Amino acid sequence: MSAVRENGVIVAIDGPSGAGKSSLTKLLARRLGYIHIDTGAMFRAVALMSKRAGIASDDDAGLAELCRGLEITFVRDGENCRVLANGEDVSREIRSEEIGLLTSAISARKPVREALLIMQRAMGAKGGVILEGRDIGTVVFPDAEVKFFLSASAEERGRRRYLELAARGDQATLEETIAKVIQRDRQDEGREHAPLKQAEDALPIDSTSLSIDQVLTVMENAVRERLVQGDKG
Ligand SMILES: Nc1ncnc2c1ncn2[C@@H]1O[C@H](COP(=O)(O)OP(=O)(O)OP(=O)(O)O)[C@@H](O)[C@H]1O
Ligand SMILES: Nc1ccn([C@H]2C[C@H](O)[C@@H](COP(=O)(O)O)O2)c(=O)n1
Repeated sequence: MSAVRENGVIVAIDGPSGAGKSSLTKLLARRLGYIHIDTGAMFRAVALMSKRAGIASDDDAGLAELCRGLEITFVRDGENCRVLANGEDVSREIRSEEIGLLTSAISARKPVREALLIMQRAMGAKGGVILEGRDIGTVVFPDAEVKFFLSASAEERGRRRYLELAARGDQATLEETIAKVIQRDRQDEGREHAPLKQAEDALPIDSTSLSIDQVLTVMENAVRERLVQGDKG
């Protein structure tokens, strides 16, 4: 097994919507002193900018042009990470339900995936990073040293999301929220380019009846084990 990269290993965390990728990536990155790259936020930034520019979600030429002129960066803000699109902080705006739906359509387009693939590889190449998304272990970094596929039942993911929305004062019902989770799964798994799927060499983790802390322990142990192997490689 080869030695690790300049700044450490690359950790890929893929899985369906609401599985806990962002929560776990944030905690694991803090434990390891690694950089957290939320690739979903990058697709969301493209969706937001396309909406502002009036580019239709199936206008591949327009989307390609948009991506050519778009710089996406992450900046640390205490415990959190802010997303900048051409220098503008869009962290809050990209989290709306409307942008979420648009992102699902935009992220299926080839020119968008190609442009973000280049950015994501440049961000992660030196290692010491955790990238979360749908295609990190299969397409972005198929050679990542550690890969997780984090899932949970659609009902449990819907329930978790529902509690999160209710805490924010959102009026959505549990049934609606579960239905949206299932719809997002279908779109992400069924698209032609880089669909959501488990990499063959990923460690699957079903968090349906595991706490966040339990999942974190499994992940941290797996990465530390790999780091020890890498030092000997
Ligand atoms: N193991 C767990 N037990 C209980 N709640 C959890 C667990 N994992 C995640 N959660 C909660 O589920 C919700 C969704 O988690 P999170 O946003 O991390 O998922 P995600 O996979 O990043 O979703 P998306 O891909 O849609 O952004 C959050 O409220 C989080 O606190
Ligand atoms: N590597 C990725 C990351 C995200 N997407 C798509 C799939 C989602 O519908 C959308 C938003 O992601 P989220 O912020 O909810 O994780 O972006 C993708 O296709 N590939």
